[in-house]
Amino acid sequence: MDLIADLDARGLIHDSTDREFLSSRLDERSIGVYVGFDPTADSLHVGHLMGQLGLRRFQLAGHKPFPLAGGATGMIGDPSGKSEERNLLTRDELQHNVASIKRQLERILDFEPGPYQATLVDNADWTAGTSMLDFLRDVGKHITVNQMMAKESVKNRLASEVGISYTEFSYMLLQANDFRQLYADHGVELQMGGSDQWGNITAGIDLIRKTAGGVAHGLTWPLLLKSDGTKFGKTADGAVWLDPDKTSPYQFRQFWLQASDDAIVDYLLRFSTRPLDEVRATIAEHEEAPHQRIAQRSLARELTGLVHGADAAAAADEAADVLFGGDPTAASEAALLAVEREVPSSALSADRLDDVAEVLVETGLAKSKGDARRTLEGNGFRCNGATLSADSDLADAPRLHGRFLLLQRGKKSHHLLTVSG
Ligand SMILES: N[C@@H](Cc1ccc(O)cc1)C(=O)O
Repeated sequence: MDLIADLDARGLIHDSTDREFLSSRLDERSIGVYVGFDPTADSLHVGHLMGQLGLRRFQLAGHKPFPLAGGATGMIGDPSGKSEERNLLTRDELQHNVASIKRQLERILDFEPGPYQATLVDNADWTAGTSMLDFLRDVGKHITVNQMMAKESVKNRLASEVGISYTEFSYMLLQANDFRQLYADHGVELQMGGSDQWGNITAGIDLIRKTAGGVAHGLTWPLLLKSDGTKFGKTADGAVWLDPDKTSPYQFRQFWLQASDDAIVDYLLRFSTRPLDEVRATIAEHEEAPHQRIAQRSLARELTGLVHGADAAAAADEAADVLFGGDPTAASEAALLAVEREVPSSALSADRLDDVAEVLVETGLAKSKGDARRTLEGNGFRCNGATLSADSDLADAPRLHGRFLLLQRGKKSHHLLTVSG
């Protein structure tokens, strides 16, 4: 199956320029393809994964990906899909954000020298130094305001009370110029994006045709919505970030693991970069026993591995196992460190372990010593998986990896104690 048919079968095509022509181009030779990412925050989030994975699909199929960091466009803000004018970021914020997202764009794709090597570009490199007059003569002159006003994103804002500033209105020209620049400098022929990018992408295609007489292509994927119509990738705690300091690899894994059965088949098709027949086999297996969450597990493992590395993904799997009833004594040190990030934890010196009820109160697992004793009698506490009794001495409990005791009340409340001395 060719790449375009593969994308189509996964539900990844919303709009595209002539599909057959594009297919034949991709078939003939290796092309350059780009997706742009604006530095609106100091991390990308799961929504951006679609673009990164899109580039990865093209790279795996033998094409050259160009992830673009919007050092210039981030100074303006894309009005596409936004009902209100954005606040401008300060230069300091931008600098910080661009540096952070560049580090993230350097993952997931292969940057090793080779025929399909990925190249990270930043549109500030060709935009920041261009004068207003040159820009208006070289770019603005080729695109009519009539065309710009006909684009969905602009039309929506023109029809609304808030309107659109001249600054945001110009955004499309910057993105069009990026495409032209990448076409000229690197032979990039295809730009991809979410469906809200169609207007910006086609503006670039027009600009390339008018100024270079060249033929370029565009492709968008449908933006993901949750079944309740809300934005994909937002949880009650906010966005699911790719930065492990903002969303831990464990939380990232849990996000996919908790996907509903209605949504997971769609997610697996759209996010997995495994071959389609393998993905379909996983789906078939999943549908036989949805309660086993085979599809969720498979996608969680793949994506956590891609974004955070195989070791962090394995540790997150193990940590989940421990927190959902698995044997903590078998857990690796990395898994317990992952657990430590997710549950309350504290440090205690070994000479303070002998009064078990007191330790339980100090860790917050028991409300009072009376509560601790009563719950101990009802076998309600465990240490490293073994039930505690009122006369247990925690000093005797074997410490995991020389220092950890995983205390637990009932099924859900945990506390990780790091014992010193
Ligand atoms: N406009 C894109 C980002 C982008 C920036 C520059 C480009 O050349 C391409 C894409 C977005 O908001 O998601």
